[in-house]
Amino acid sequence: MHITLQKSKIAKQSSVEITGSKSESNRLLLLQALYPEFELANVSNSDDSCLMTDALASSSEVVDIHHAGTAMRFLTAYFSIQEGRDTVLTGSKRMKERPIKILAEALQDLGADISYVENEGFPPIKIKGKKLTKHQVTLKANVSSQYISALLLIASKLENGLELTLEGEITSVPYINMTLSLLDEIGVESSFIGNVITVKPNTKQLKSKTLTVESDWSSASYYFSIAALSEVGTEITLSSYKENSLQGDSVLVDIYKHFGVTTVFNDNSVILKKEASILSPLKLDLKNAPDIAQTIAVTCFALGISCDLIGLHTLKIKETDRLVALKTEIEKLGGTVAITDKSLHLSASENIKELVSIATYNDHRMAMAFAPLALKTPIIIEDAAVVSKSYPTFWDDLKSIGFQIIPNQS
Ligand SMILES: O=C(O)C1=C[C@@H](OP(=O)(O)O)[C@@H](O)[C@H](O)C1
Ligand SMILES: C=C(OP(=O)(O)O)C(=O)O
Repeated sequence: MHITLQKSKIAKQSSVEITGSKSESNRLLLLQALYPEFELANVSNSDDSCLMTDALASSSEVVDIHHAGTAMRFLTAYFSIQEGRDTVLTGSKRMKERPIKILAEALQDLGADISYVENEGFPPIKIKGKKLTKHQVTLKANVSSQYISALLLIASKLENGLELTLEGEITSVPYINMTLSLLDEIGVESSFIGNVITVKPNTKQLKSKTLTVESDWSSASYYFSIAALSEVGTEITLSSYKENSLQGDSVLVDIYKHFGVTTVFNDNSVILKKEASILSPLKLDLKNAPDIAQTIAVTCFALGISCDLIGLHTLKIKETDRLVALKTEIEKLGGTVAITDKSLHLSASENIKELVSIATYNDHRMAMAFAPLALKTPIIIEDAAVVSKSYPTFWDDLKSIGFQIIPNQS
């Protein structure tokens, strides 16, 4: 269903509770399947985490993870070590275009039995679960960190652990560190020195405990954007967050200072405050925080400032080609965008066209990134339900802080 966001103004003070991080949840769900001694709290209610939970509980031969990239990559590793079990791992039409070869080859090098059902290098894949006996492998690290995290998550269950050598420039590093930190929290030892990651094997039962997932910082990004576009003095409180986050997207706190948004940590919440600021062009390398690129590009467009975003090489293989999608939709609104395979340049512009219908390309972040524009002009968001991939209550939460949202008739 398409929705219209009327020109809206949010309350001077508001608060929103955001569901647990999708990235942390998907890691911890897999670790819990390997180590049932853990309890989890504040697990994400996103479609992707529900799909991950269901896939881990399923005993059927075909497991369909729809659009969930991390689930696809993590489960490829997980099913590879389920001895005696055959699984076909498949997904949506887009998932069948998202490459898996680098991970599949690394697992094959470790001894896994993985074959392609349709196109070489892409899902669906057939996995014959078996004991993996090798422990040293080298992998290209500049395409997706999800391949690396997938291997690290199963590493402690390999008889000799894992020694992973990373080749090329390492992308999305905070996600790798998140995986290692979570391993550390459950008691699995690892090291990351230079381009080599080592994980020790573990055969013993780990100390049982409850692991609480911090709320999702990528979801928080839309409120940073809303704060940036709001009147001076506006405050938005988000929970539950901590100052020392495992999530790289918490870099939002620094980035949004540029737009006059200051962040105060208070118990388990963050308060975003819009302060007076002088706007200037923005230059950023987002190789460590690719999921907030869309939010930032739209904030700059709404504020009429130019930006140069680099380090965007992973955006082409996400839910859609996010570089092309951003250019197409911002230009519909009257902006000017130039893209390469790894960067985006937005020119400064003054006017935003009214009631433009934004296509979302099965990409939750397209819908959520463009929504804050309703603070400037009425806008239509197509296939609005797409947000459930990471943030099912997004539209209800926007309504609760003052957005006026009406479903379209068709
Ligand atoms: O490990 C993770 O949880 C993720 C890693 C990132 O992917 P890439 O490493 O492919 O950039 C990120 O974009 C994705 O949303 C979640
Ligand atoms: C890229 C994303 O997810 P995934 O790769 O897990 O589909 C995302 O949530 O922005």
